[in-house]
Amino acid sequence: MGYEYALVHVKYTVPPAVLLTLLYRPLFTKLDVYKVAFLISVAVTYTIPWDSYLIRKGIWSYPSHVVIGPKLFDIPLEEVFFFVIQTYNTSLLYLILSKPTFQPIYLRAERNKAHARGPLNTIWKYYQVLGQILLAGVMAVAWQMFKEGATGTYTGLILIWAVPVLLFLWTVAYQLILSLPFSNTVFPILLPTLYLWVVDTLALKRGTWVINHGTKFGVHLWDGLEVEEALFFFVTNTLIVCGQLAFDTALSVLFAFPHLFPDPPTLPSPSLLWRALLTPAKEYDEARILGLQEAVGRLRKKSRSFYLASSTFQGQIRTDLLLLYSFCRVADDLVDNASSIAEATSWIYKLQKYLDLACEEQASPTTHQYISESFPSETQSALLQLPLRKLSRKPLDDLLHGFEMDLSFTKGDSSKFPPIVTEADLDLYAHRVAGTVAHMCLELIFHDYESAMSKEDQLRVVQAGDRMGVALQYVNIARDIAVDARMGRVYIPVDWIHEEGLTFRSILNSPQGTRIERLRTKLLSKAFALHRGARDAIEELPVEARGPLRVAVESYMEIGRVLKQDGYVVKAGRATVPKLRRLRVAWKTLSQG
Ligand SMILES: CC(C)=CCC/C(C)=C/CC/C(C)=C/CC/C(C)=C/[C@@H]1[C@@H](COP(=O)(O)OP(=O)(O)O)[C@]1(C)CC/C=C(\C)CC/C=C(\C)CCC=C(C)C
Repeated sequence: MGYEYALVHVKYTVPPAVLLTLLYRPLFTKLDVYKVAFLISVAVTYTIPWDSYLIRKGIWSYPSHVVIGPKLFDIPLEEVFFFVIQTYNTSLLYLILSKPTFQPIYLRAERNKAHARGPLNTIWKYYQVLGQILLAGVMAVAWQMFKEGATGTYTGLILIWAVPVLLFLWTVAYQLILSLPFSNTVFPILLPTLYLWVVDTLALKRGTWVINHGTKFGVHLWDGLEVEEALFFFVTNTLIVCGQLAFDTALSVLFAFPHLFPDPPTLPSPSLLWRALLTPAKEYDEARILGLQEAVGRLRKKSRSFYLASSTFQGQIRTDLLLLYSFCRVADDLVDNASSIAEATSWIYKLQKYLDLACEEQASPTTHQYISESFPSETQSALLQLPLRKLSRKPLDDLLHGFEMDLSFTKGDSSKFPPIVTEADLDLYAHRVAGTVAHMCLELIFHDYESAMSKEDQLRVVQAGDRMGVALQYVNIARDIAVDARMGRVYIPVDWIHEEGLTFRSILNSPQGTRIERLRTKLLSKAFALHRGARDAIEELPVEARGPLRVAVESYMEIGRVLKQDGYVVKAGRATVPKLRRLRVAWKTLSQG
């Protein structure tokens, strides 16, 4: 009996597990636990018979003075623990590195060109087959090595064990394997592989485990690292990462394609995951993928705060919030960027008509036709994919009324008839353009997560959300005083302006100076008061939504905190929160739960 093998864990595998857990802890969701636990169970169950066979055949062995003693099918418990901890560590690294990625946009519908409407990729089908042939070839060679029973035996056994699973994972997850950035695929394979190569070198040199002669090539990748060991760790990490990718393929299909899976549960059963995984790529919805790609592009380009927050949401709600953002952004931009008041008014009218049609029947040909005839092509997916069946009509109508209020700045002489005179006018405006957005975010959350909250409690939380939206809009106005002035808009109530001895026109002409700073401070004080009064309601929401929603709110409020400091950094006329500071805020707010 000895503790050598156990010490390998204490020194080399447990510390990274602790570190990765601490790093990922604020983001660790039930779905992640499910994924990791599922993969660990599969890894352990699949590896035990193989490892037990290798030990019994004497391919490798553990001197009795290095292991504590207890065994499972001849495998020392330290070794069984190795399967668990390696799968855990590599999975966690994968989860961390893939957090910013929204996987569904990397899927492709594979259809004949004649039937294609959106992004499709026919070439991938050939890659899939090519990969399958290659892996089948490796399998044949491995079988030969094993049958010969000579120096290639161990390599043959590793490959015979791993390649069938790899073949399956490749067959079901080739789209993500091929298209995701290397940070999500290659890095989480190579980093732990390199690390384990070093650990293995140390362990083999100390004789913690021993590979017997005669069944190995006797070739070293570097001094102390047998090629078979190097191959083993590379292959096992590849299996773990591909397992995660297969899981994510299933989740992407489940949460991105409502025509296939209308209302999937937040924790899908293995049989549902299986069905999603085996859905042929020709059944994927190309228009949906395009809508999601454009939504992600829009969010990345237009809002750093919500982009960061979006990556902390998971599953169905992440998809739905992205699509809601896309719609709000497109609608706001259509009105804001119109070249004349008539054009802006016509966009509002068209958006209203789109809502009338779509609320009657979202995916009807009439709605499709109206969208394609009335809106620019780059905006159409945002309208087509809005998850309207999960939203009520009132906040959408109110949002459009909010845009109408924006237009009154350009109608006639706004310095004579400014649209926002009193604080109540500002509150109404902020409720319309931002309170409504909060309302819709919460409607999506209540739809996508099961919640035991009564209707009255939901209403109370929605009202708090509305106030939080107003708070964010106050920050937005405080940030954009100069930008808005350039567009002929002043959202600060005229009553406040007069109290400072200024006029609507003077702000348009010169939106800076100490008095402007005082008005900015007043806006921010009101924003933070509203924020303080509403933030506790977040803690009443389903647990999975709390942390991410805190990130969304706090990373936007951070703009307000930056504005309160002297000498903030201004980019394109707007105060910005430096990236590291944003990450720190996200980390802190997630950890609060
Ligand atoms: C994580 C994620 C993807 C969230 C999406 C949130 C979402 C749907 C945002 C839509 C934003 C948008 C384009 C709305 C159009 C009207 C508008 C311009 C509103 C202003 C936001 C955008 O600011 P930005 O700086 O990008 O805009 P401009 O460049 O100035 O045009 C607003 C400031 C409003 C944003 C309000 C919210 C997102 C609501 C936040 C509150 C909650 C989510 C509820 C919190 C819940 C409780 C219980 C307190």
